[in-house]
Amino acid sequence: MQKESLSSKKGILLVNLGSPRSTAVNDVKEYLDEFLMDERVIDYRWIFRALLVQGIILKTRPAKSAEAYKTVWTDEGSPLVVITEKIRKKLQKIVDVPVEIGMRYAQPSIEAGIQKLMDQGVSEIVLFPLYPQYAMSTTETVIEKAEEVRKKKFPTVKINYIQPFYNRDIYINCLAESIKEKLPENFDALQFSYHGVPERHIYKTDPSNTCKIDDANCINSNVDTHNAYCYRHQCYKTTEAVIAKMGLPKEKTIVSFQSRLGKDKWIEPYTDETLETIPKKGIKNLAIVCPAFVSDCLETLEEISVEGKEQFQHGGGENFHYIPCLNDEDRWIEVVKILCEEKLNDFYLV
Ligand SMILES: C=CC1=C(C)c2cc3[nH]c(cc4nc(cc5[nH]c(cc1n2)c(C)c5CCC(=O)O)C(CCC(=O)O)=C4C)c(C)c3C=C
Ligand SMILES: [Fe+2]
Ligand SMILES: [Fe+2]
Repeated sequence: MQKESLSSKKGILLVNLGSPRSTAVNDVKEYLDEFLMDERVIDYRWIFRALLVQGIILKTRPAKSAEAYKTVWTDEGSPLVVITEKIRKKLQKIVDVPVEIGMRYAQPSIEAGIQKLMDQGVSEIVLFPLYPQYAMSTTETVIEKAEEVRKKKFPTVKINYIQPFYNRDIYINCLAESIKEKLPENFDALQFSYHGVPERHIYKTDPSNTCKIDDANCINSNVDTHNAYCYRHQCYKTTEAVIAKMGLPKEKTIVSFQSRLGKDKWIEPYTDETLETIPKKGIKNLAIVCPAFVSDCLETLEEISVEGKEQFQHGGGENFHYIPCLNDEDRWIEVVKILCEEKLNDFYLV
């Protein structure tokens, strides 16, 4: 067994969320259909999900989202896909195994990424879901999809999954340094805006059944099984660790959750409401960062940098400073390399 593992060829698959093929309304519609019909994103029974997504959301949202995508689209394509490819290229230069990318939704798919690795003789894959925090709608759906594809199309391939890394010192140090470098000289507060999820998802994925979405039974919980699966806990812990590293007082920071969809209750406080209200509390100069995303995308470049700025200024804010994601910064590529190498070495332990 040991000998077989040592002689097998290994490779890395970086997985991100994915974007529409183009900004054409039909392409955005096809993308949203695949994304929102995922039972780990809209977790209603199929018939109710189909009624909501295909009967309501897809009637109007594609046109609106297409307009938003047009404002961030580059000559090379969607920022999220372009940046993921840049990460791949830089990583490929410093590791000696093949590296490919795959998107959970749309193209290039996870299947296409695995196929490319197989074409290079790879039979053991380290799959890296590019999400620092665990969520049913991100990490879990990536693993489910990859396992489905593996069983159906590549039954001989072994896949080792990299776990959420929100609490790893190497990541926290990297994020803290990156933020510190980009902070303006004067700011009244640093806001950490994470992608939101419905509250129901938090309860649903808590194996310990102890989360009460509060300080004592969520943020400060010491129940390991809760902490390993609670997105909200992990977001607050990311913030705590980063500000401790930066030496920034808690009073100078804000945590909020963005991008909610539909009528369900999502985890609070909401970013858009926070941006409108904080100027009245004296925060006129704001720096904002989005650590649920490792690469800039529609949700950071449009929703925060453009819409968020408008909301803040509408509320009376003066200076709004968006801090970009880690993207393809060298220090982040080093972290990706270390996390991948840990898992590549795991294959030898089988
Ligand atoms: C980073 C973590 C993410 C979580 C958690 C997440 C949950 C989640 N998202 C939706 C609905 C939408 N999200 C959309 C875009 C989008 N979401 C993430 C990441 C997370 N989503 C990213 C990186 C992006 C950007 C993609 C890009 O192409 O740049 C969209 C599409 C855009 C739009 O129409 O607004 C939707 C819709 C739900 C419902 C959900 C949790 C249940
Ligand atoms: Fe999302
Ligand atoms: Fe929790």
